[in-house]
Amino acid sequence: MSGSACPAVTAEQMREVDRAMVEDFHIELGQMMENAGRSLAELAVNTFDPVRVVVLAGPGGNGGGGLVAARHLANRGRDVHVVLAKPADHLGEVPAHQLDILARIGVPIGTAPDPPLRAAEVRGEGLGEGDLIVDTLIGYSLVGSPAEPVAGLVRWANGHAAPVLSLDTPSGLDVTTGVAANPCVRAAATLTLALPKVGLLGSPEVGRLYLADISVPPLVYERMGIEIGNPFGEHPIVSLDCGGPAS
Ligand SMILES: NC(=O)C1=CN([C@@H]2O[C@H](COP(=O)(O)OP(=O)(O)OC[C@H]3O[C@@H](n4cnc5c(N)ncnc54)[C@H](O)[C@@H]3O)[C@@H](O)[C@H]2O)[C@H](O)CC1
Ligand SMILES: [K+]
Repeated sequence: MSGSACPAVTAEQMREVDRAMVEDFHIELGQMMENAGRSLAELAVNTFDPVRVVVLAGPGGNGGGGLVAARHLANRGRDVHVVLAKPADHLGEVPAHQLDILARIGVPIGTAPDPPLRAAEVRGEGLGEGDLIVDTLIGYSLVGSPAEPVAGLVRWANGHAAPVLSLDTPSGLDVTTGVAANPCVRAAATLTLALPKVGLLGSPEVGRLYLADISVPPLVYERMGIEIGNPFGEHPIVSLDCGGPAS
């Protein structure tokens, strides 16, 4: 499937998909987040095969997906370290549940430094080492340019030698307009969810673009007048560049 062949949506349309999933079809946020995070871990292993992974997690739904991915990566023998953008009591209810599980299974969890990272830390020291950085700081609910402490984490990720895998969008990229804020994550690959977002297509910050199934029933799209075909007929993660299963 090519990016241009697949229908792309705005943040507003994606929010409507989310609303319909929860309110009309009783598919809970935690179920969608589990699908998102599991696919993120799968893509991380298959594409980057990391030994050590740093997961940068924001307080919202995007960060929740990162926390699920951290659990699956730890279960699969990877050395995972989580860095929260905000203290644990700032997390939404569903991401907080994911964090509680991670704490119980002993995954190391840190919080972004306040005041923000110093220059030496931004050059790739200070937050733990990794062969892969998983960026789940901000998703489609970005407003304006990333503020501290998220901005410091974005600069840290961009200054690190390891590749960055972003969930849904590189943090700092507006999924509707395609405008990259300052700072904005420069991803080696991005796994977006359910449908591509218009702002991701052709954006250099995105890297390789993949799409993951979060179990949206076709009726959700039918009611919105969106024709998506059957992108996940063969595999729950597809590459939007080559059309086959993600490898
Ligand atoms: N159907 C789906 O696609 C699903 C997507 N999921 C994931 O959830 C996010 C959207 O989650 P939401 O809670 O609405 O918000 P975010 O995680 O994107 O971010 C909210 C968080 O970020 C803060 N923030 C916003 N702008 C800034 C800024 N400029 N600087 C600093 N911080 C900022 C804001 O205050 C909030 O705290 C979506 O992208 C998917 O990844 C669901 O997991 C499943 C369904
Ligand atoms: K992100």
